[in-house]
Amino acid sequence: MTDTAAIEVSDLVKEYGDLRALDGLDLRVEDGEFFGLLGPNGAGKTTFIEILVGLTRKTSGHAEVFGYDVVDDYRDARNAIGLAPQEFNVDRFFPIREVLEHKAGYHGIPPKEAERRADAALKRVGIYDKRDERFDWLSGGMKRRLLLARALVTDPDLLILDEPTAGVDVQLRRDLWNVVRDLNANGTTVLLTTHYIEEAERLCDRVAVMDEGTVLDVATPEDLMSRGTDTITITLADEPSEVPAFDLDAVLDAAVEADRLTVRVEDGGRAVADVVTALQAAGHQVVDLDVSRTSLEEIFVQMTGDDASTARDDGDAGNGDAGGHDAGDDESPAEAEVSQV
Ligand SMILES: Nc1ncnc2c1ncn2[C@@H]1O[C@H](COP(=O)(O)OP(=O)(O)OP(=O)(O)O)[C@@H](O)[C@H]1O
Repeated sequence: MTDTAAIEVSDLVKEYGDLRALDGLDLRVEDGEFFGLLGPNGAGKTTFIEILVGLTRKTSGHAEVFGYDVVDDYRDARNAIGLAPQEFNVDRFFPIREVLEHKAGYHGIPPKEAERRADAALKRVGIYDKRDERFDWLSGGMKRRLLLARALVTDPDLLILDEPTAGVDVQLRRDLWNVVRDLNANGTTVLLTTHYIEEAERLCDRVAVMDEGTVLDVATPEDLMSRGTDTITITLADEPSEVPAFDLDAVLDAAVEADRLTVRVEDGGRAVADVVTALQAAGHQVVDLDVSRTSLEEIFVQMTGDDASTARDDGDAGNGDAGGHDAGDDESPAEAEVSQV
């Protein structure tokens, strides 16, 4: 890790007419981190990423990638980033191997090396056997793999993944994460936006929770989760007529229904033994017990008041084609005033 941050932004503002998509965003992502960006729909995540890669021009504020200003040192900043965008924006007239070679060439990589890298990237994401096919002929899952391969072909120091697993099946999601985790273990900084909260929980060193164009908080997933309460669910041999009295500081509240007692505590792992001992001392016999932690998703909902955009990582995947449309070529700036991407 160096002193120079992978991403450093301060007071970043983006206005679309009257709408403030980014409202004074401050964020620092360290070199080598696996960093998650969480937030409800419209929080400004994609806008932030588009400013980093030069697809959108900031209204005001400051943004640097590895010390390069994203406007003044645009070319250096852009060359450091590999982006797998949310939208499928791949040139569909060329075999995918050539698409990757063009991308490498655009970033100044000589043809022979570009060929080598295109092959290596296709192998890495597992679609080398499709190298002569066109984008349109790939399945939805293969298209996602290709977006990752294209992001990797320049061997970026910062890999940005904007909802890379939206709508893909569980197996593919795991495959993609193995590739990305491996890259991160070898020093690549990863910025991930995802609506799969458990994905962030499992992968990220730290996450930023964004809402309405600002960062509400930055913390490790564990830190965020420790802010919630845990629930101990206990099945008793008897059916107490009322909640057993607990003389324990750890217990926040408790409720009983038939033979099932639910006890809310701050730290379930620590409190469980005391709770069981107290119950046994009061003459109850514990038949079964379960401790459930507050999920990151619940904390997220508490922070943003929005759960419509989040999904549990429980196999709710579609066919791999969801969420993708052609958004034109990757190298076309979204706004006319931005110089060449
Ligand atoms: N080109 C644009 N013109 C006008 N408004 C825009 C444009 N792009 C984004 N916005 C608005 O800016 C806000 C932030 O959008 P953005 O796409 O950055 O959010 P997001 O956090 O990526 O959302 P999602 O999770 O749905 O992808 C939204 O209110 C959106 O409607």
